[in-house]
Amino acid sequence: MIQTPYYLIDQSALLKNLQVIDYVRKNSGAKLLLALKCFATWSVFDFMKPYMDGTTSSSLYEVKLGYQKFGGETHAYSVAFADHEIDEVLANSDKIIFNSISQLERFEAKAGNKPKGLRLNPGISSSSFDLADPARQFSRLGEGNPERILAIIDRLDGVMIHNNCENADFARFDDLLTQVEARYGAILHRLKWVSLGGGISFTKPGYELDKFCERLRQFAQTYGVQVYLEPGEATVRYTTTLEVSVLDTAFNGKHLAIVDSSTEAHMLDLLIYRETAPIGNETGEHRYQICGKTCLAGDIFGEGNFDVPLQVGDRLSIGDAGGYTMVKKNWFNGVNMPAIAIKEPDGSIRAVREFGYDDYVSSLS
Ligand SMILES: Cc1ncc(COP(=O)(O)O)c(C=O)c1O
Ligand SMILES: NCCCCNCC[C@H](N)C(=O)O
Repeated sequence: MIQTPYYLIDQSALLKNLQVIDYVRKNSGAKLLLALKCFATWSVFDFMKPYMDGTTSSSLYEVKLGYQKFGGETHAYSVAFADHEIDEVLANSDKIIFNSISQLERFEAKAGNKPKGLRLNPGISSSSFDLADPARQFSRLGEGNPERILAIIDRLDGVMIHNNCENADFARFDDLLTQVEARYGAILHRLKWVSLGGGISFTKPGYELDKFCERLRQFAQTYGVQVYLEPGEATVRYTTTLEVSVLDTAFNGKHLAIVDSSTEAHMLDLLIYRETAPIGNETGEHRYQICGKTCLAGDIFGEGNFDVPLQVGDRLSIGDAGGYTMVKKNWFNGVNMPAIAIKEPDGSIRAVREFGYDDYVSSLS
């Protein structure tokens, strides 16, 4: 048995999302790129490749990883490229997308004939979180002024617009896109491609998939562009668990179970977005708060119901641990990093990466 804690990627669950992704690309004509900022566990890239067109990135290291380990089309984007990175970024990408006109002007000569894009910030978005709202006040994420973009349009092949965050409502997506078309139509008509970013929860059960595909197809036809999507969370939602063991139990008005992991170190988004993870089952009579083992008072994964009282040594699964977890894990409190394991479609489980004290030491000096 693999020592806890470990992230467990269930390939059968991943396949369900990948099949939806494949459906969207076949029925919309869009190309779908994995957003590596969300999920970059390259051991499953071979499994994913047949269903996706490539990767998109937010840094030199992500673009290199995508180019070397995933292949297909590799989009390079960064909020700001550095002078010392740009040659390697260009050598490891098929397109480069700049966040600002000043970055375009700084690097376009070096980029030569490489297709170039600009991030467009339409100033409208769908996000329940100010922290993750690309159109928040004073946002640095992209250029919004249509006149400024039209002035350099001949130097662009495409634009990237990422203005959705966990948007599961097709009507809202449609409405935002319509507003983008109204304001930026003259720009869109001059481009070869448009990436509509990530943050669209189209793999969630019940999403209006056929309307979504039709809307993408219609958009592509209207402007004569190749549409791209950059799903991160939609690719890996509900595919992965964080497997943990109970180290101690207590009662302080609530039943508590302390486990051998930590939100801050292993599922950081729970803290920064003040969310809780799916835990336990719906019918169990024994309710517990599942807590991490760091010194942070609020290191709490959430609450869940269990069929029997929890005991030291029990193994628990913390749900939905695929997106923005493995890419964000850290060594806070010196808690060992979760190993990474893959559950094959035949049910067998293999560990593909384990961490230990030497990794902790080598992350510092
Ligand atoms: C430009 C861009 N593309 C794609 C994504 C992926 O978003 P999600 O994981 O919500 O699909 C993000 C998230 O930050 C992004 O900024
Ligand atoms: N579950 C809480 C919100 C998560 C936000 N996901 C990532 C945000 C995204 N990368 C973005 O910044 O647009």
